[in-house]
Amino acid sequence: MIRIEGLTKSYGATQALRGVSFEVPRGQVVGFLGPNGAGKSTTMKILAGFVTPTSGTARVNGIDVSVDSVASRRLIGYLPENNPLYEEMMVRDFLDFVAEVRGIPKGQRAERIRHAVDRCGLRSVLGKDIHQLSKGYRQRVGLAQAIVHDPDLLILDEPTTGLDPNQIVEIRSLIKELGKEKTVILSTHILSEVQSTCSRVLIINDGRLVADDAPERLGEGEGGTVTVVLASRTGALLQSDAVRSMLERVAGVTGVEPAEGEGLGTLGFRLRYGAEDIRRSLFEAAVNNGLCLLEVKRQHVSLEETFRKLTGGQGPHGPHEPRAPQRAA
Ligand SMILES: Nc1ncnc2c1ncn2[C@@H]1O[C@H](COP(=O)(O)OP(=O)(O)OP(=O)(O)O)[C@@H](O)[C@H]1O
Repeated sequence: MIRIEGLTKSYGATQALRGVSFEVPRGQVVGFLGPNGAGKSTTMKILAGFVTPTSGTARVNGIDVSVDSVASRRLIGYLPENNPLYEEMMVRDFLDFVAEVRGIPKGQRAERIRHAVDRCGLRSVLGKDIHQLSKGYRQRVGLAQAIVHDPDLLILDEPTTGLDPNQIVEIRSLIKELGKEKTVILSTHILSEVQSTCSRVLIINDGRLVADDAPERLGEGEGGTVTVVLASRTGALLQSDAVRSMLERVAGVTGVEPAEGEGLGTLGFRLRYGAEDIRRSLFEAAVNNGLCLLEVKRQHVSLEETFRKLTGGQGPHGPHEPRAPQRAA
């Protein structure tokens, strides 16, 4: 559905994109993640045919968007950042206007608008002026205008920014529903949005693509932590230092720190590991040392940590976001 090759874009001296390439097959819901100024909106604007690249190509269904933007725009529904709408228009009139501009034949307009209105849950506000609507409803109007011509591809630039938590949940589930029929590429600062909505995540930093994977696989191979609770198999009193040094010798363990136990006669530790899964050697070491494992809980490196690592330690909102305390290596 999308094929982007070697895309670069300069705004004067600012190089917004430095050679971005990726493909998106039909039917995928892709999250585009990156700190402020990474190049997300620029990529989306190029794809939507509103900005021309300095070099490289963006194709939608084989159509080069810079060569034939009229044809490519028919295939695309675009919700720009900040969702610009005609405030003084009634929702009904606005959608009618968009349908006309989109070139939907007069005989089909009512049916296409009805479909978009039902899909986006707008029936109750059709007679209201847009400026009277809540942010959540305005976003629904933005989505309705994006789907009114039944495009194959939806490009949504930060569709949940500025919404309250209830509205976020509503818009996310609407996007998920739309994603069942359409290819969707959405940009966001919200990491959990990617995890809950997208089957694939692209991370962009400083105009370059730095990751491309399923959200749940991104942290894989980077290690994480295993929290364990241990007890003696014989009832003997456990010596914390001795158990700790035994754990430090388990193959693949890169660090050990104390954690909560489960009461008398138990000890808890948090083990850090790298690429290797340590659970088998951990089990063997426990058995060989007369210990039983009451609890073993593994946690991969989170998407947030992976994001920080790939974007040079910046939070998803950019370099000015307060940073989480760095964990000891
Ligand atoms: N019209 C423009 N003129 C000059 N510079 C621009 C223009 N649009 C974007 N830029 C610059 O290009 C770079 C990439 O901007 P872009 O808006 O694509 O990033 P983004 O990842 O969408 O950021 P954000 O999350 O803040 O929306 C930034 O340095 C930005 O300042």
